[in-house]
Amino acid sequence: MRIGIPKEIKNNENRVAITPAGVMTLSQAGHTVYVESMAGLESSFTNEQYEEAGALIVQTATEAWNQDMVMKVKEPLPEEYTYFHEDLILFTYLHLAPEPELTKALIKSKVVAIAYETVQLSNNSLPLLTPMSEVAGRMASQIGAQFLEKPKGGRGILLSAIPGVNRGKVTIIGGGVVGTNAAKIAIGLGANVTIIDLNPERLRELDDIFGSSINTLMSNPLNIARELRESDLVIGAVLIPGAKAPKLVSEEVVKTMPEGSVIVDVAIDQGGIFETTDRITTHDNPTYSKHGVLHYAVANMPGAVPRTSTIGLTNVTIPYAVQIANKGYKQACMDDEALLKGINTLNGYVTYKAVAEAHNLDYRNVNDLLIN
Ligand SMILES: NC(=O)C1=CN([C@@H]2O[C@H](COP(=O)(O)OP(=O)(O)OC[C@H]3O[C@@H](n4cnc5c(N)ncnc54)[C@H](O)[C@@H]3O)[C@@H](O)[C@H]2O)C=CC1
Ligand SMILES: CC(=O)C(=O)O
Repeated sequence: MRIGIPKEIKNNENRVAITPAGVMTLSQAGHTVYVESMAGLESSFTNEQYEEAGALIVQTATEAWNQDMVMKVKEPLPEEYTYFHEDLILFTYLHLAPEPELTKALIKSKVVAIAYETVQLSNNSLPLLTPMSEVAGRMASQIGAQFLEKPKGGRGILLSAIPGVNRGKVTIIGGGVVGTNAAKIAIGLGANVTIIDLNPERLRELDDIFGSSINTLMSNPLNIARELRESDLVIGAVLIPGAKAPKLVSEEVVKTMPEGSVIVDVAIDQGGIFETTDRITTHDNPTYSKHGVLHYAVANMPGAVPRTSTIGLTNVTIPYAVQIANKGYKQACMDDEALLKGINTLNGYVTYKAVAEAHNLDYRNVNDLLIN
């Protein structure tokens, strides 16, 4: 199979979809990998390293896109929709529920769109989302701590405090991978940490992991409102796979938060869980203030730590890419239930129910389309 790796074009998206090690694995399996010139540079991978591993370097995005399968990191931007063509296999993060235009463009061009974030194992875990959620979770507490500093616009709180002064209060809504990793760093920074989740079993697991270093709370509007009134930093970390994020924090509740407190809405890639995270921000201009609360809503947080993130991401994506390249997407998906769940669009239809519901589009069962 011919596999293209375009350079990412989103603001400060410094990751790349393959490392030289991934190129070598695919080349040794008999496939040809076309890497756009300089695609890996921000992750410290040079054209020469890719060539030594067996890649062909191409000078233009058009050449990288004009292959059987394209591997990317982030969802295509409108200027990339022109590269879509029938039966192109697109393997990348897509987050289609908040992206009606992208969804329509994929359907129109009959792209086989396999979303990293909906590949799901039988234990419900999301193997291609997990490493980036680990990165974003850990970053969320670091970033929140920075923006709490007065010169950055925050209320001037040191999360660890010092003896004789109250610790900073961090509330994390959603106790999955992002939430757990955010908690690890917030505890390390010395904050007073509360995790709110809807799943009682998950709250028990978190209690077992962190013991008395955290408080756990059931997710309901009353608990959220009470905690946020006194929080210095609130991290949004909820996910319903494939679906638009539920708006769990109303504008009225945000208004009650302390002046200069900080929201880091990691779930912004699925639309965000705060009524007030109504826009996506960028690494260039990461925050805005609303009701005196600083909002951070960057949808590609791991792009800021590309060396760690590119290696972490490709560690998990390459084995699936090898299956797709070796067997073709149909057989690979029929052989692997987890990968099958990754198909979001096929033959001009939406094949992921939560995405079809988000856009009021016709839904087709992927199995019916695969056997025809
Ligand atoms: N902005 C960025 O750069 C990045 C964003 N993300 C996003 O972060 C979000 C979280 O991802 P993960 O932690 O991997 O998901 P996860 O599936 O591991 O965890 C989600 C948690 O939310 C909980 N939950 C569901 N409904 C809830 C409710 N009503 N109230 C409270 N908790 C609820 C679930 O029980 C689960 O524990 C996703 O939207 C993901 O795409 C991930 C990586 C990077
Ligand atoms: C998960 C995701 O969208 C990211 O890592 O950018």
